[in-house]
Amino acid sequence: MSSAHKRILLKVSGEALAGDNSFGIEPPYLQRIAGQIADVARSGVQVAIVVGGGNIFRGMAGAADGTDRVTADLMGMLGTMINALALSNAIMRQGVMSKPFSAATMPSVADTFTARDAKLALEEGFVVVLGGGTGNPFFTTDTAATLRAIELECDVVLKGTKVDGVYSADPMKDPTATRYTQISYDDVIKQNLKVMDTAAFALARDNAMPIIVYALDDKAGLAGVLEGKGLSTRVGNPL
Ligand SMILES: Nc1ncnc2c1ncn2[C@@H]1O[C@H](COP(=O)(O)OP(=O)(O)O)[C@@H](O)[C@H]1O
Ligand SMILES: O=c1ccn([C@@H]2O[C@H](COP(=O)(O)OP(=O)(O)O)[C@@H](O)[C@H]2O)c(=O)[nH]1
Repeated sequence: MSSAHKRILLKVSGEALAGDNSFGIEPPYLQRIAGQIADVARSGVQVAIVVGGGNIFRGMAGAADGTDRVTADLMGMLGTMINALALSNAIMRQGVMSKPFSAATMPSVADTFTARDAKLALEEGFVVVLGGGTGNPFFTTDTAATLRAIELECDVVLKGTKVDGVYSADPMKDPTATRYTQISYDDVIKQNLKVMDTAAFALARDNAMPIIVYALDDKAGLAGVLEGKGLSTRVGNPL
């Protein structure tokens, strides 16, 4: 593979693991994503992953039912840990070494995340799967993805999602929305484009971390998207 990338951070949303359902983990989708990640890792690219948890529990929805937001977000973060264990194990089953880390301390479940240990694992050839988001309530796993990419000195954040890039409006709601191939941090924030939250875009901007938004079901796969094939949007400073 001719990818120019040495170390990438992939954000996998919880919904991506749920496949056609809105809840839980669908084994074929989990295996497909793990297969794509394993292909890229085998080509020599170091891969860190931040997993979402919307398929298990979403803090906002829990809080709406009366649970206080901090508790609901803790439940959401635990949900991301379930996905992290499942994805890390699925990558191992593809024959590639993988290690889960947790933002919260739970020693019998996974190593606690530190940038130093995660970097060492990446250098040893492990795909690291980071659960627990940022470890703080009121944040999202999109912000965690950007934060960890900066901490781990990744070249780029890949946001794998249901849509094939950033559009002028939510393409799920507005069929006339058009896709950008490249957009600046300021424009994405000013136009309030919601594919990631503003905190994630602002953190990326302040640290010049580029973000590529692409569809996890793109035929080119993760390896192809890294080579510039398939459809995507690059959010960042002009090249
Ligand atoms: N301007 C936009 N461009 C692209 N997607 C957008 C935009 N505004 C909102 N979205 C929505 O953002 C979603 C991607 O975010 P993601 O974090 O993967 O999903 P969720 O918010 O359901 O967890 C897309 O499925 C899309 O419907
Ligand atoms: O740093 C974080 C990351 C996540 N969460 C909680 O975990 C849930 C699942 O994360 P997210 O919604 O980002 O998952 P995704 O949409 O990617 O599946 C969120 O709703 C929050 O409740 C949190 O509190 N802090």
